[in-house]
Amino acid sequence: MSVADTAPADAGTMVSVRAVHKVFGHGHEAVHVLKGVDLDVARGSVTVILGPSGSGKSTLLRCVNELEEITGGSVVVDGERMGYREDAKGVLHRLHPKVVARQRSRIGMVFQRFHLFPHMTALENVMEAPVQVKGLSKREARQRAAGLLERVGLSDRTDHYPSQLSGGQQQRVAIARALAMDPELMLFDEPTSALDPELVGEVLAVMRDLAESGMTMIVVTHEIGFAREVADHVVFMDDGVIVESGPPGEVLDDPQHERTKNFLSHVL
Ligand SMILES: Nc1ncnc2c1ncn2[C@@H]1O[C@H](COP(=O)(O)OP(=O)(O)OP(=O)(O)O)[C@@H](O)[C@H]1O
Repeated sequence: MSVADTAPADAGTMVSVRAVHKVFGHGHEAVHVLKGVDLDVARGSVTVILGPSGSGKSTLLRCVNELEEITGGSVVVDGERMGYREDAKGVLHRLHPKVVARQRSRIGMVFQRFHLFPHMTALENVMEAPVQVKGLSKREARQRAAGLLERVGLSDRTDHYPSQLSGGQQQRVAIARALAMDPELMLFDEPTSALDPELVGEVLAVMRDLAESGMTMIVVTHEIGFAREVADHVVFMDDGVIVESGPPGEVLDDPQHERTKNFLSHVL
């Protein structure tokens, strides 16, 4: 393994995205979605990604955790290159799916739609991956799941099935389920977009607590208030590139690019 595969360039950096390209399809059908994205995320920080529909935000998150294979560039998470190994001659080799699965298990992801198992209770949903993937005993997993459901304010709902829970409660179960794998990094893809407006706050509150506990987070959201209060870093994406990034006070209150100004004038 070369140095580039393993050595943390900077111990304070959790995610390092370099010149990432993503093309879907081939030939005339090819869609170039990410066009050279660079992004650094510091350990323990919160990065909010804003941008119009179709700008590539979801694709970027999916490339960070290897749900999508990148077409070019590199993604390094906690000092480890995702998906590939570079040999001594600089040639890249795809890692074995088992290794990729292990890499992915360090990253929790929360989607717009919660995808809970409908036939399992909240507790069973949160226990599932630690038992199946991490090999925890049911007793340990149950204890961990109960603790996490308490953390997201659902101790009184552990035996409820998803259909008996509100959208906000289901999303909080989904967050607990992601946390059950003990991730080093959490990715959120529009976690409140599918919720009734009155349920958005309870999910954002859980995310704020998580940020305060020191979790490294990348959040795609249109919740500007959350970005302003919780983000350390705000990134504005458009047409597959990062147009502008910086602290929320700069990007949200004093954007430098026309495209950012235009976007914000529609969402603020
Ligand atoms: N599997 C795929 N095959 C082909 N094109 C895709 C695929 N996934 C995404 N795209 C295209 O990539 C572009 C960016 O999509 P993406 O979902 O990343 O954008 P987004 O900024 O997250 O948008 P939204 O806010 O609407 O979710 C879109 O034009 C989309 O159609």
